[in-house]
Amino acid sequence: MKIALIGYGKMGKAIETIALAKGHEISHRIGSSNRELLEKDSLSQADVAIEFTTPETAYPNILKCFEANVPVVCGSTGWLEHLPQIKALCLEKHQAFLYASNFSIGVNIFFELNQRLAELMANQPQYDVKMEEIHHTQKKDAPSGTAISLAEQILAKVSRKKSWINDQPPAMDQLAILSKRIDPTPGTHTITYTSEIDDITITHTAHSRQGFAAGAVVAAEWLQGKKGIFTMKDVLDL
Ligand SMILES: NC(=O)C1=CN([C@@H]2O[C@H](COP(=O)(O)OP(=O)(O)OC[C@H]3O[C@@H](n4cnc5c(N)ncnc54)[C@H](OP(=O)(O)O)[C@@H]3O)[C@@H](O)[C@H]2O)C=CC1
Ligand SMILES: O=C(O)C1=N[C@H](C(=O)O)C[C@H](O)C1
Repeated sequence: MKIALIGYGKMGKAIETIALAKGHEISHRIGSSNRELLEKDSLSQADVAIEFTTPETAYPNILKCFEANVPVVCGSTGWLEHLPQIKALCLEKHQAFLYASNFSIGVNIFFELNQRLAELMANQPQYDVKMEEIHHTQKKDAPSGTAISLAEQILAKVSRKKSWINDQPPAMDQLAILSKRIDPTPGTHTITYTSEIDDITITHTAHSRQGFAAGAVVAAEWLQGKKGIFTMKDVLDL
């Protein structure tokens, strides 16, 4: 597969190592200084684009992939206000788009655990719930995309929580998300249910970026020949 890496930072480089080891070719390494490679004439040479850039650049980069008719796997976080528009355009233009706030198998299993625990807690009002996420200090967005996914899953099941709030004192009906930035943490997410009697805590700790990168390459392989909107749940058949 010819892979266009849109974003050649920490994640772009980790993805390159895994893709090359699996026999793929890197056709493009695109950063902020060579954005002309996003134009249709160049980008259309790739079989798939893997986009890990910034909250500000993800949306225009995905549009460039649609214009070039190239399937796109997107891992950038912090841009989800544009997701409904991207989904509509993807369907209208018959493109292929796969987004995940977290590509690691472990976090995707953790998502399933989080939903089950939230279901069990739905009728146990004696438990309050809060979340903590820890990442490296270069991270631009807070809370993390993964924390937002986890929070949305809890809000969908635990009706006594109506919204999430980041790094501020929560009201009774708000799910508190505390964001910490400590180097070199690749990504740690903890959910704690607390009652007067006991606590239940679940934690996912990434040891490196390898799981995110390997998952993005598997997603790009899986997306070949498909049209439509997908997530990592589709890839892993969870
Ligand atoms: N979904 C997941 O599993 C994961 C998601 N992420 C997310 O991925 C994103 C990238 O993370 P990370 O690699 O650590 O960040 P880095 O800061 O290390 O890399 C970002 C890259 O984006 C490039 N870039 C910036 N602006 C543009 C642009 N306009 N067009 C093309 N490239 C651009 C930068 O290039 P230059 O240096 O030339 O400016 C840089 O190489 C973040 O949003 C992060 O939250 C991270 C890990 C896992
Ligand atoms: O920026 C990161 O590093 C990470 N970002 C993703 C997120 O925002 O959830 C995934 C992972 O936690 C690492």
